[in-house]
Amino acid sequence: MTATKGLEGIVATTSSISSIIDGVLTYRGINIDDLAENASFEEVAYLLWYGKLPNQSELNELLQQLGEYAAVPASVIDSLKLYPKNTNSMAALRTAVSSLALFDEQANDMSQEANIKKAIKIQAQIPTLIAAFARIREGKEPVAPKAGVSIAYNFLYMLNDQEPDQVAVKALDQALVLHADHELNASTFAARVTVATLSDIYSGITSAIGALKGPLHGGANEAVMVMLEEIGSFANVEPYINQKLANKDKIMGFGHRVYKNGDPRAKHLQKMSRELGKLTGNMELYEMSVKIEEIVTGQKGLKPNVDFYSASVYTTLGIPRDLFTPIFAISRASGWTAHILEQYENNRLIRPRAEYTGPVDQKVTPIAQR
Ligand SMILES: CC(=O)SCCNC(=O)CCNC(=O)[C@H](O)C(C)(C)COP(=O)(O)OP(=O)(O)OC[C@H]1O[C@@H](n2cnc3c(N)ncnc32)[C@H](O)[C@@H]1OP(=O)(O)O
Ligand SMILES: O=C([O-])CC(=O)C(=O)O
Repeated sequence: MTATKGLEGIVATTSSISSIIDGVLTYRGINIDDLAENASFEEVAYLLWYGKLPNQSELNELLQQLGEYAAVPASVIDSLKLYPKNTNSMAALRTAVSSLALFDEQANDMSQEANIKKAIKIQAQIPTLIAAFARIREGKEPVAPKAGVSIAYNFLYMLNDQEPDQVAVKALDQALVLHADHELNASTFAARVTVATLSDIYSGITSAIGALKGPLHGGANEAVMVMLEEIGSFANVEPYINQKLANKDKIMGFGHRVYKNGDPRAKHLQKMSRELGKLTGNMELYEMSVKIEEIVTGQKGLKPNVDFYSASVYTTLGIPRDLFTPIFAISRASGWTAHILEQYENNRLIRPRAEYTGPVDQKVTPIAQR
């Protein structure tokens, strides 16, 4: 048995949800470029769950369900108030989502009907949890979700307690479309491994949030912003990045396990970053990002991934840096739950092997002689 480090190139499951073929990303066979321009996040979530785009009445029904489920149990909101003020936002989300299961009578109901209902509920409640957490730590009261509005609208509304700007809603909605699913990425794999033991959907999503949190995966969007803040100005980009590359440090938001010729989602986020910069009259983060790309791609051949330009996009939308990865979770909840439902439909325990590299033929030395 020979191990493949990081399971690179290993095909671990079949899936009909999303594909990456020759650098082209599709959800259910529809190119991400088409979806980014022509579909809302709710249409995409429906597509991932049910395998087809919704017609108007199906979409209306989903919006109605999302509105109905968006409020989270008062006990979960109360428990957010007990978290230490400096709690990591992804740790807070991981704990809060896990606690949702305690208040869902159907948490352990493994019927398909109950599981799809829980998928929609989790999708509806994650934005409410993040917005509530963000307000509570600032000493503010959480804002109840609105019915009949999109997830992007509701999240910004609950976060800021005011009607969001249409441009911001559209940009966030498009970002949610772009992050919704991505084949067998680390967090989706974690979700599938967990539920393949026939554990419940909340356990699967809790595992996934834990995996998304790390800076090699979803946590990279926040790490990109940390880097932009450290750089501080356009003039400092070149010396800073050159120093990082000379030190062989990783540049966050660059590189990808699967895409070697560029992430097809990055161009949409770059465009969004440019347009939002123009609209707000502040192009500095965008221009710094473009310069970083020029240097990193020029010197290392590495291309920006989905996390790189999302940092300047979210900052221009006025979103605090440590909510970037939770926003990724809002979007990816659709993909995670779709993969969990697919795993249940055709389940087999996921249990690979390890190549043993430790000592052999060892004996127990009596404790006094160790
Ligand atoms: C939504 C997402 O999860 S997208 C990914 C988000 N993560 C990041 O942006 C973090 C930065 N990027 C990385 O760490 C990596 O590119 C990963 C984790 C995304 C992919 O990693 P892997 O497929 O394991 O590639 P690996 O880390 O082996 O890199 C291969 C080579 O490229 C280099 N490399 C890869 N990414 C970077 C980077 N961002 N900056 C500098 N060098 C890099 C590695 O140092 C390595 O060089 P070496 O062969 O000289 O040792
Ligand atoms: O697929 C991956 O390895 C990481 C990624 O881009 C994602 O999850 O969107």
